[in-house]
Amino acid sequence: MKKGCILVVDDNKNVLSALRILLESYFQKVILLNSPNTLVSQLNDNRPDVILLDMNFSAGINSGNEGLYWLSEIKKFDAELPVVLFTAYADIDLAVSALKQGASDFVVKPWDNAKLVATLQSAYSLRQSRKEVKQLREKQTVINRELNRDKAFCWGQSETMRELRSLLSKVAKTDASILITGENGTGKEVIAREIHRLSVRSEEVLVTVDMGAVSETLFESELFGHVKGSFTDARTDRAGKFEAADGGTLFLDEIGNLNYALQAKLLSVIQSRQVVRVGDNKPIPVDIRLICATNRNLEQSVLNGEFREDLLYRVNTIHLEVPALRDRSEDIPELAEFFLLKYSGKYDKKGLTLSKNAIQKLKEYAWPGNVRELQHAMEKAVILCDGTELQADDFYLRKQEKKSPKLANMSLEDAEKMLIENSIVKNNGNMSAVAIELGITRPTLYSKIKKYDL
Ligand SMILES: Nc1ncnc2c1ncn2[C@@H]1O[C@H](COP(=O)(O)OP(=O)(O)OP(=O)(O)O)[C@@H](O)[C@H]1O
Repeated sequence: MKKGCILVVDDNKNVLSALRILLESYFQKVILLNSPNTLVSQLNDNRPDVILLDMNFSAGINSGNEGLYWLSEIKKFDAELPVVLFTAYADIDLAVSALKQGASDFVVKPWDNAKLVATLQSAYSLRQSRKEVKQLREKQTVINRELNRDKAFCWGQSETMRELRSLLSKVAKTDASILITGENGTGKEVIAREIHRLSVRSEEVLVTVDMGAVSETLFESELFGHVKGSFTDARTDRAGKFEAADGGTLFLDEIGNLNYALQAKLLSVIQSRQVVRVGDNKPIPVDIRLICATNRNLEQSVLNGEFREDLLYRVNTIHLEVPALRDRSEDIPELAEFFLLKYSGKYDKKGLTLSKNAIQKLKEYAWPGNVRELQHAMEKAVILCDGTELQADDFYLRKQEKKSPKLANMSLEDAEKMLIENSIVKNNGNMSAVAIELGITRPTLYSKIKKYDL
């Protein structure tokens, strides 16, 4: 099938006529120029896919410099456009230097038809592949932006989150490895996305791997890739997550769950910044920024012999600790409004507001599931609410999860009162059970209940 547009520039009319007859059988459009003077305007008007360029145009001048000059003009117009040079035997050294300046190939005159066509066709294929790569990159950039936008981040007003934000703004632009720790649902993954969004790699991809979910047998293949036939299910060559993240950020979630033996393999790749696909022996360099997250205390895991100390030092050049939501209740109103806006838009209830008593209730709750739980509570309340304002009763929060102030900040009496209260709720008002649990007699319990007006 005839494909693409070729532009031929040669001052010899006989050469042009012969090439027209030959090339019209292979290319959809053949443009012939007997002088390069209109070359640039032709590039503009016809957007050829391949150029076949003679090296000499002025009678009596055989230096080839003209060819090099026009080659550089073409490259200025479009650096990706393949240019095949037409040279005489004596010009071969020159042709080699033209290759260094960006020509894709050369053909020696007098030419062999089959060889010339093959060279031009492979230049055309090169052009197509470059176009595809460019389109895919552009598409990827758009997708990355969309993904980043979808996962918007809400910082809140608490001192700890402000400090975290300031630290993050300092480290995001560097390539330093970052370890994010915190309880489940505190926002470790969204913080990793925020770091990526603020980094110089933001136009590239962020690849996430849940280390707890990767099976031991597939670990290497998932992370480092494999070549066809390396194991029963390896039907094609496949890149691993490290290669996929090349140029971007690799986010290893739940790194504390990775088995000890596999930690050594991960460490070796992180140190060498090279992967070897399963079944292959060729190292492939990877340029990644590493972010890891865990809800475990890795220092403790090191002491317990569950986590490699050398790996810990590699991944936590910078350590970010995300506080639990119960320790930053100042953030709750802003987070609640953030999710209200999101879900009132999603469920077509725009204009829905949050009452003061609802905010108060949310602030008093302990949020064991952290921001994730708050997000779900907001979504549910938005779905179920019939009015225009969310009330405290629209939130179904478990009573025993009522927020407990930190013991460290309490007086002895307040602590005692809280323990008795919690025990009464836990034992459904069975005073004998409460007395046994607290290690006091029933009369002592009653006197304390009276004292604290419980
Ligand atoms: N500060 C925040 N702003 C906006 N959304 C947030 C914030 N923190 C958490 N979320 C939302 O809460 C949910 C849980 O967040 P994320 O998955 O990042 O938490 P995590 O700490 O990685 O949890 P896990 O340890 O369970 O994987 C997500 O839907 C996320 O969008």
